[in-house]
Amino acid sequence: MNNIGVIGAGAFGTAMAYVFANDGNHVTLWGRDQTKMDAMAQSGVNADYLPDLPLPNGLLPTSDFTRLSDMDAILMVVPAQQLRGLLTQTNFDKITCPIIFCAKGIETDSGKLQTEIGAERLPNHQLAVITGPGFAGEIASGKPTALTIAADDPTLGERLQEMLSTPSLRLYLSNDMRGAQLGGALKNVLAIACGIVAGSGLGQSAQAALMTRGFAETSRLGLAMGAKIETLSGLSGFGDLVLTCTSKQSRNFSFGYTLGQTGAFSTGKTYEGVATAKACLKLAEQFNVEMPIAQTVADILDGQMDVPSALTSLMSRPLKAEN
Ligand SMILES: NC(=O)C1=CN([C@@H]2O[C@H](COP(=O)(O)OP(=O)(O)OC[C@H]3O[C@@H](n4cnc5c(N)ncnc54)[C@H](O)[C@@H]3O)[C@@H](O)[C@H]2O)C=CC1
Ligand SMILES: O=C(CO)COP(=O)(O)O
Repeated sequence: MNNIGVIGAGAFGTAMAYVFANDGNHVTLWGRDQTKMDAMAQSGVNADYLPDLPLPNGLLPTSDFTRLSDMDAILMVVPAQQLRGLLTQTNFDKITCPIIFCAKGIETDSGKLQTEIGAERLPNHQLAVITGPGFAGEIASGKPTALTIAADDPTLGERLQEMLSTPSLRLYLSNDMRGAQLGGALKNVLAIACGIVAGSGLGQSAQAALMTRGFAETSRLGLAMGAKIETLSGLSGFGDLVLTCTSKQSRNFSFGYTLGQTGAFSTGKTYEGVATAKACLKLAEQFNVEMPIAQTVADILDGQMDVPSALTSLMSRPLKAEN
């Protein structure tokens, strides 16, 4: 039995809290909204995100940050663009355990990954990453899921893998935090692209082409940034790309689908690919890598291109070799 903390009481933070509590751990789920966290503790359910699943025994919802001071590990599960603000405004002095970053996005202004922001703001903490193919609702209800746990320090990685794997959640170990985060962030941009294609009724052949060429784009940037190809083609990269680019359960795919079908930009949910598309362009420029699909998604989101001209532009690029 371990004490596990989760920062961020949205869909994914709550889902991970369920899994660990169901495995017999003591889990403290911290959310910033006191009214909502009190309501969650009283009603025994997260009404906003998982209304049909009662909180398991051993899961304590709280808005009191000091309750996180005696944990064996803490998962950080707030949207990628919110991380820096949270780390800047919150006092982590009493927290000494490893922190595991779970958001799938790249900071727009800086082009930084979550662990890079973490290392800047929390230079004395041990950092790791959990990422890979898994929808919150399925994970919370105990459906079998395999994710990647990545840590630069292999001893830390092994300890966390052992601590956080459960009968329904199988964690595969990696020492490539950079590759794991890049794959998880870039697939959200590609999911928007695939959603647009599906919503526009362009067919599954086009969707398969986008996924494949999108993976080539991810690999180009990843390798230029020092990621390992085994990571990019593993659960955190290729695996999550397959899941997110083919399922309407994905918010990013659904965002693209609505855009392709109606021309409207959905709002109100966490669509990480929207901000990450812009961040990709910064990294593409910095590492001198071609990313035509990310560029097209960013142009559409910026209103610089409509969907039909974006598709024409992608199809009329100069003919080239596949690799
Ligand atoms: N939902 C899913 O199936 C999965 C989501 N993820 C990733 O997890 C991250 C979070 O996603 P979700 O939980 O689904 O999003 P969500 O929109 O359901 O929840 C986000 C939560 O973060 C909180 N939050 C936002 N800004 C905050 C701040 N400054 N301080 C404290 N709390 C703050 C919100 O109040 C909300 O409770 C995203 O990067 C997503 O890509 C990863 C795997 C699966
Ligand atoms: O990352 C996810 C599944 O692995 C969830 O994707 P969405 O954020 O698009 O819903």
